[in-house]
Amino acid sequence: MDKRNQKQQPDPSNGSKRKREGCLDCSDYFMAVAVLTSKMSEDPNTQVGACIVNQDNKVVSTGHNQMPKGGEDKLSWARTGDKLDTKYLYVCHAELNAIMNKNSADVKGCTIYVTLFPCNECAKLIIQGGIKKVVYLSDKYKDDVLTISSKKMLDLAEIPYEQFYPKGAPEIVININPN
Ligand SMILES: Nc1ccn([C@H]2C[C@H](O)[C@@H](COP(=O)(O)O)O2)c(=O)n1
Ligand SMILES: [Zn+2]
Repeated sequence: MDKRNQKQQPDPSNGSKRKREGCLDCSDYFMAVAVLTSKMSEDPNTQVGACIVNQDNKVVSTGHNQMPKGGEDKLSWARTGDKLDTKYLYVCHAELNAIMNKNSADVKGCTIYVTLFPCNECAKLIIQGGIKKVVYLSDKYKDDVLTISSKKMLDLAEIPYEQFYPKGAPEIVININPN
């Protein structure tokens, strides 16, 4: 085609093969998905989100801490009092929900991005499910036996866990206003 008389279109890439400035890094995106997912939690004290990513860097699942089906409006989010009346015996952790929600056959070889270090029960699911890496944001219960035993099991299973640090800006603003 003769291009001599064609109008020059502005080229935003400027011929550059470099990433667009401000382009979201993959791991920042995955942790941001986990954080966004945590916003779905009804727990008034701690909202947890998880995002499971496969070896092709595709999100296969997300989950947040929520009461099991049927108990959503009936079970309490209390932290203290008679143990049977607190949330702890009932709440389904974000990691459990993410593993159960997967849109793939399994989670073998996947990485889980989670906003809080997995507890011992979630560590069991992570290990037995074949997840190969844990990336976490907060370790606020690091001195709790649940976290210590979780790390012990992950170490025995040789599953690395690393704290997340953003590669780009630590704050991502999402505007869902249509105007
Ligand atoms: N890795 C984790 C750890 C905890 N959760 C959930 C369970 C509760 O809803 C909440 C913790 O409550 P808190 O004792 O901080 O009032 O977080 C989870 O989903 N995943
Ligand atoms: Zn857990």
